[in-house]
Amino acid sequence: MTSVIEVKSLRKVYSRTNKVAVDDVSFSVQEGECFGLLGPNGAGKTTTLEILQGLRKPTSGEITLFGYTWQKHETQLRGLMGGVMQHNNLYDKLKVKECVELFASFYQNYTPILELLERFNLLEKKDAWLSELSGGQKQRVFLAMAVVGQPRLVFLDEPTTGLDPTSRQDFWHIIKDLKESGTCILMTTHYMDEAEFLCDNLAIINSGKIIEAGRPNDIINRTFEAPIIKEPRKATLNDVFLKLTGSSISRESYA
Ligand SMILES: Nc1ncnc2c1ncn2[C@@H]1O[C@H](COP(=O)(O)OP(=O)(O)OP(=O)(O)O)[C@@H](O)[C@H]1O
Repeated sequence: MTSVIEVKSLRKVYSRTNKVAVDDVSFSVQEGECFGLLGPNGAGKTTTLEILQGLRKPTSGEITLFGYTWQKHETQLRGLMGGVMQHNNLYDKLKVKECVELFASFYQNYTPILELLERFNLLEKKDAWLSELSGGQKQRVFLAMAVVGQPRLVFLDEPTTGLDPTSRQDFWHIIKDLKESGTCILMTTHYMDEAEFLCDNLAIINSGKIIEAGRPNDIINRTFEAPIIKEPRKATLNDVFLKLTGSSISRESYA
């Protein structure tokens, strides 16, 4: 397998506060993989993601993406990756279709906008202002913006935070489809079930350092030393919610 991302001894110190946000972090992500960065608040996940996206400069360390570096190959890299910084209101003054068109304009090739909106069940909302959408609908618009340019690598920062269980599961299936179409994904999440469901490999960061990394099952087995014997799956609160709200992964649940 070819490495899409190689990170070696990455370090970020925010100069104004002298805060060491990322401390000697190294990992690699392979072609077609979904890689998760997990960790508590303030662990350094977003900082790492922003550096990889070329939005922040590292203090030291080496990063290659598809064998390219930000210093030498910014234009090539912008065309290969997609991602939207989600926790802002920058796009609230645009309509859904305009948001996706804006991002399409950054790429040479892109998926026809209406086709993409239909795939993400946003067609009916195409003329809605972003500020008028629910959290789940907004997240789907952000994902559409991230993937419209058919990038080979997509960055997702806490893509399902704040979504109800149904919308989260809907979102997971969209991400799975994306992965199955060959797109490499680097995501952060606070949800362990999400990481287990979506991520082939992950790194757990604490105070800027990677404290554990590998495949989810290997990490579980290592952490509890003896392999866990799989029992028949018991229902969870999540299942109860889905049953009581009557929502399977249905189209109505998007509306
Ligand atoms: N612009 C900044 N200037 C100074 N310090 C910052 C800046 N951005 C983040 N930090 C600090 O760097 C550390 C890592 O922050 P970061 O946002 O990367 O963590 P995170 O793992 O994404 O957290 P969360 O899960 O809460 O989103 C935190 O201590 C944070 O306060």
